[in-house]
Amino acid sequence: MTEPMTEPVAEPVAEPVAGPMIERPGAVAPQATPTGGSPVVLSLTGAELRRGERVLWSGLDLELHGGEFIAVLGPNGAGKTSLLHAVLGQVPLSAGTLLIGGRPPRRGGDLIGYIPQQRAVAPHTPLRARDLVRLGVDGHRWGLPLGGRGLRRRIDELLTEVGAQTYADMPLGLLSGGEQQRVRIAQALATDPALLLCDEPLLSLDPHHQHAIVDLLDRRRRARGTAVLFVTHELNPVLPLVDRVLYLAGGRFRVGTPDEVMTSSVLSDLYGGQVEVVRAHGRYLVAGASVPHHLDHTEGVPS
Ligand SMILES: Nc1ncnc2c1ncn2[C@@H]1O[C@H](COP(=O)(O)OP(=O)(O)OP(=O)(O)O)[C@@H](O)[C@H]1O
Repeated sequence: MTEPMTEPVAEPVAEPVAGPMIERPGAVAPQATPTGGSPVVLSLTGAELRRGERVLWSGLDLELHGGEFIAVLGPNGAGKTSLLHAVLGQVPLSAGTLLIGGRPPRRGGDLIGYIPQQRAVAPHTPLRARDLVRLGVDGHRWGLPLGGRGLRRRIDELLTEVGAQTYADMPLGLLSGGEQQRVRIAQALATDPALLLCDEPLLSLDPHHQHAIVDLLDRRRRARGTAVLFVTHELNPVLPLVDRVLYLAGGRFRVGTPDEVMTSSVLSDLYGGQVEVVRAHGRYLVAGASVPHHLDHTEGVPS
């Protein structure tokens, strides 16, 4: 078993409390939290995930509170997407516990909104943007789907929220990557989830729309208490929202505020080689031979 060689920077978290199930977004069942106030939406205790022979991460203790925004960083293959799959109940932990609103994860349901990593859409799919969002609104329900004017209004609201209303009736295959991404975000928000899992949702978006989506997520978490677990290779575009960073690398991890984790010593330790981190003009610049080229928050600094 691979032990994390670096300890989480954050304070040790309390034992997960088996509290009542979250019933509706925005009305998260209250649970005592170490920070007080907002409820614990997601808790991982001693969590380990294996893929085949490989331990992606182990000994992971993490609590995500209502309204909190955690950025998940790390190189390719570190296990960021796998973490989201574990939270979705698609992959079981190999050790430890994972609770959502005090309950084990289960597939389906409307507590979690998921923006998956971008995938190509079949060019001739008849599915329109509004159909995809509709699946988010009533796709998880048993029995007859919702119908009528209320449903149409809800879908229009969601499409408007992400700035996708002008192509609501276009087949998805005809939309650009960025346009498709905005529709996926609308779909993920459809149930007004208590927990939003985002897998590199800003990919393919131009700076204007990146900004609009970051703004939207910020408003959501403030107004509705939505907790956000946000996988990204680029920290800077979301930095104003980030409460804590979970940095996964080489089977190890660090958790803490951006200033605690994004330091030369922490990243050098995680990567096992010299990494320089500079904070300038409200951005983190990371450089070092050990840092893979894809690590886009090296923007502006040659590695
Ligand atoms: N279904 C699976 N079976 C076996 N191994 C898998 C499976 N899915 C993923 N893996 C492996 O788990 C590792 C972590 O994959 P994951 O997609 O979680 O990484 P990531 O950090 O999200 O990477 P990236 O930044 O490239 O998206 C990879 O080595 C991958 O090959």
